[in-house]
Amino acid sequence: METGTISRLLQPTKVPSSRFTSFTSNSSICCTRTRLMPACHSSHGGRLTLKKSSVSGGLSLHRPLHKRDVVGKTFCSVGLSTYRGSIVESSSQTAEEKIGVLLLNLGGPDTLHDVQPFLFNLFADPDIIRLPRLFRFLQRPLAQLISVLRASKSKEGYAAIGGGSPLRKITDEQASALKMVLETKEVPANVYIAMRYWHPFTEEAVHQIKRDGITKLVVLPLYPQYSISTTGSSVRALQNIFKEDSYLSRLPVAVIESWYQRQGYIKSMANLIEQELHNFTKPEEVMIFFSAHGVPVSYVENAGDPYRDQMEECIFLIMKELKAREIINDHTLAYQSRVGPVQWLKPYTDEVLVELGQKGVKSLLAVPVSFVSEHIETLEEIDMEYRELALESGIENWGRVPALNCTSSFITDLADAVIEALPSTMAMSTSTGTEEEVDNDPMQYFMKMLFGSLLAFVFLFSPKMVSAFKKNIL
Ligand SMILES: C=CC1=C(C)c2cc3[nH]c(cc4nc(cc5[nH]c(cc1n2)c(C)c5CCC(=O)O)C(CCC(=O)O)=C4C)c(C)c3C=C
Ligand SMILES: [Fe+2]
Repeated sequence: METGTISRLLQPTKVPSSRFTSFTSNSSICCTRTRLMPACHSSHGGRLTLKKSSVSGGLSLHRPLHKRDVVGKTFCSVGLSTYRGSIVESSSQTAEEKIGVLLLNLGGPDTLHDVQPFLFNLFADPDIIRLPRLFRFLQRPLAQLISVLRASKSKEGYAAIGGGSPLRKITDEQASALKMVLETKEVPANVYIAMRYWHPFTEEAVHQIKRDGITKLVVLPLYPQYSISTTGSSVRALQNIFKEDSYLSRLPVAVIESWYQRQGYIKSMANLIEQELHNFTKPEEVMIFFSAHGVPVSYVENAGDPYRDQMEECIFLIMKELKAREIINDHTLAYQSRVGPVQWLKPYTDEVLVELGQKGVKSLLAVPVSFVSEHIETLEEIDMEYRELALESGIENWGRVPALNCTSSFITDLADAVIEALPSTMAMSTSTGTEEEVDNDPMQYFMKMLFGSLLAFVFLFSPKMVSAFKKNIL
């Protein structure tokens, strides 16, 4: 879908920058603007293809930047900033311009008590469980059912990592660090956090942005690669709030859709891998095992999710960077964390680990690549479940690259991405007719309910669903 309101600003330098766009209420960001660009080797088959990709945006600021970097590996203290909840405020902004940066993240349960309501919010998202239109009215009852069924398995996972998700704390620390770096680059900004499924929710962040009178907003999802289920969903939630509000719909906004191709990010990942390889006795014999969060295949093959392409390109760029450092280890990419009875992106992490063990791979370094903070899938699924599986399968030496969290080169690169996006901020356009308007027709609504209920009955008692319950993958 062509939005028509997006500024297309080609990056003049050789450095690949983030992909960003202005904000429109009636558009989905995913794959809206495509052009053919020379793509890279896939990480699996080494094929060379031409692939569709969003237009790369990016600008350098007219004002020269101070290249001063902050010393030390991490930025996990608040430092110069004053900190209240999930907002890091700046004291040195001018009356005319107040820049805001809104970090989008998934959110996670703070306590075991929060797990089921958190899961409800997740499964109630039409970008996570994509029901056909006719079934949409079933979204919430289905979310209630699945969240209750899934809660005990999820709780076990969260209990094993200390009784809750570390995401809020780490995202708060990243926000503080980002604010500090922006200040050192003379771009004072307030940094806000909008979690999709748990506190602080998008509404809370937006409320604060309004109260603070922000005049320019850069939206930065904390997902390097774009997926309908992550960045897409968060941006959609934001658009729904913005289009209802006259102040927000006039606010100049730029959305950084994806930033996996940025040099700062790629180099930061390569640094972590290089450091971790040194912990092995024979670093050159280690298999570098990238493990990304999966999505259902239908997202990629039917809905046009660029997630798999971006993931493969990202792995290619990291390996290219390592090669430039004369690190030429074997590598592979697999997908983890599947949920429910549908096909997810393959190969699956657990199956590949067993195969590698059987093939005689003895040393393996796991690299979580779809998310930049430690979370349940690194701390429990990789560090506990996959590690145990790998060791049982014959792998003798296991390592895992830590998540980027507040690594200084990474936060500095995020700050650069924000600065590059600032000149392309643009107010959102007004919305056209929405799907909800269709629901106002009582006859159409009745028909939808009738057919939907019948189909739902068939769906819920289908052999696939029954077997999913039995196999405990829900
Ligand atoms: C790029 C990252 C992620 C993608 C893509 C993604 C898609 C996706 N996830 C689910 C289902 C669940 N995700 C859960 C937690 C969770 N997922 C991500 C990241 C991605 N999800 C994060 C960062 C977290 C939070 C982790 C934390 O520390 O709290 C959960 C709950 C945990 C569990 O029970 O396993 C579920 C369920 C789907 C269905 C999906 C794509 C459609
Ligand atoms: Fe997930």
